[in-house]
Amino acid sequence: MIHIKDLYHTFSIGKRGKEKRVPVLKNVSLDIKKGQIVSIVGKSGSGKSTLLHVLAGFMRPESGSIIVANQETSRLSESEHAAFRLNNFGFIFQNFQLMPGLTAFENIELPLKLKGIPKKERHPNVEALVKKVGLTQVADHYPNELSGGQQQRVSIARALVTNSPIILADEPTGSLDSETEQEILLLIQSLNESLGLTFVIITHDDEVANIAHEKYRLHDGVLVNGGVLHVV
Ligand SMILES: Nc1ncnc2c1ncn2[C@@H]1O[C@H](COP(=O)(O)OP(=O)(O)OP(=O)(O)O)[C@@H](O)[C@H]1O
Repeated sequence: MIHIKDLYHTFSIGKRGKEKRVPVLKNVSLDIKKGQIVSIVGKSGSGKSTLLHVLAGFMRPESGSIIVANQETSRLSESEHAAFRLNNFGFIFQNFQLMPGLTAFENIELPLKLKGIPKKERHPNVEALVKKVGLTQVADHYPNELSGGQQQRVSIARALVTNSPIILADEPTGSLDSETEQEILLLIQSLNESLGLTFVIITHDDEVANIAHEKYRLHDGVLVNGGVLHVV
């Protein structure tokens, strides 16, 4: 489903005229099968967010290729990538990124509105998801009236509502206490099993990373899987 080959990326660091190019992704290669949960664990600064941003098309890599659902995405224009992203990726963030002026229901509904789906089609779809993620009792609450775990459930339902097959999760339990973390991880596993969704989770936490079918580690931009060095 996702084939990443020899991704290489550097950032420019330092004052203008005296910048240094520092490599952040060093020939990263990664294959992700449909329906897998894959985790990429690494310390702060190891390159996890950069890898996720390149995969999602928010940044263009310096070199290397990314094929998602048979489409070479690293060559798409910005507008082509935005359309591709909308149809293929859902996003879950550490800080939920909900719209404060919209209820839980309306936050989940928003991507469908943006896609121009009529209300009659939107509502049954959102209602089913509200039920699936366990928010029926609080669907008309605003984000500041919800617990952290409930807010993350809203954000997960919003990621699923457009039927994107791949969910990219950036520290999905980073703002939650350990009990709520377990609930959210169980929800991710059950959605993976029941809907066959592919999850890519980046985290600094091995406990979170351990729910994955395949666990990778990033060390200073070098990706390692199961002790085997993929890249040197
Ligand atoms: N826009 C940028 N310009 C220059 N350097 C950057 C930029 N973005 C990230 N970096 C550097 O690239 C390296 C990798 O950053 P990245 O955010 O991908 O790491 P991370 O593993 O996600 O870290 P964290 O867990 O703290 O979010 C870091 O050394 C960071 O300082």
